[in-house]
Amino acid sequence: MTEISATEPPVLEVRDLVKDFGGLRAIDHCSLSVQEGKITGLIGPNGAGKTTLFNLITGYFTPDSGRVFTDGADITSLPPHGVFRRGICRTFQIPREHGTMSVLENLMLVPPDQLGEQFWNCWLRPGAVRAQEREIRAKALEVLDFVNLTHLAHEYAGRLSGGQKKLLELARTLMAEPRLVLLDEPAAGVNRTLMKKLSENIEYLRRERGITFLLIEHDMDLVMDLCDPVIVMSEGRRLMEGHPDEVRNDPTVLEAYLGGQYGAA
Ligand SMILES: Nc1ncnc2c1ncn2[C@@H]1O[C@H](COP(=O)(O)OP(=O)(O)OP(=O)(O)O)[C@@H](O)[C@H]1O
Repeated sequence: MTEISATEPPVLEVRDLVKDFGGLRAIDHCSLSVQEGKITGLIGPNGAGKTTLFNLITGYFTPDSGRVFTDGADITSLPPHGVFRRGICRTFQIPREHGTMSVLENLMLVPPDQLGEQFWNCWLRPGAVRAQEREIRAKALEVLDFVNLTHLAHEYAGRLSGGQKKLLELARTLMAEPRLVLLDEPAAGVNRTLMKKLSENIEYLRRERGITFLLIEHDMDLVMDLCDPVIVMSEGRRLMEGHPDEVRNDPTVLEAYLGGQYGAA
């Protein structure tokens, strides 16, 4: 992994974001940053604003004020596909697979600007279209192998189990060769075996490919194992950030987040 100089801007910076829904302030002057090559956990009680923050970062929502930067460049006003082209990919809390397409087709759809999308290319440059399709297919098969879904390549995506759909979501982000992946509750509804696999894959991608992750997760075991640092959100703001052990033992976190559910931990 390349050393990051102290002056290099973070791969993601959220600066003083505000988002209201009617009278409800979901994001309240929230500022945080994500450093390259890390797996940063984003935790907090239900309604803390975690998913709203993802939607603001990825262009699905427009903030009322505040800015979002990647590598120092302002991406606040970019639409979702513009953010995607900057190498920021995301998954959703509820997987958004194309249920009536095969698992393989779901992956092959991801790379943008495919020649075959323009009908004249199919007429005028059929060789180039086929060559690109072969390349994308080979890459999709490689990604499927990585997430252990090869045996389901030709299955309808809608027929996968909840855990398999989560792996497919991760696979879809990998087709885009991302720099930063935002994962929204990757472990929700996933059995322990698949969760272990998912967790190993994420760590491998960080280590070997230098992909940076920001992940929202309620499963504390996964967060404590995988993430460093961990950012805690509460009431639309960043409450604290630290090593998993610091976060686990911080009284304000216990009060805001762990209080009810993990008070005795
Ligand atoms: N589209 C929306 N319209 C109105 N209110 C919304 C919308 N999206 C989120 N909210 C509200 O904003 C607040 C933050 O919600 P958000 O889903 O971001 O929290 P969260 O931390 O992701 O919660 P959870 O852990 O339960 O997923 C909540 O009060 C929620 O009801």
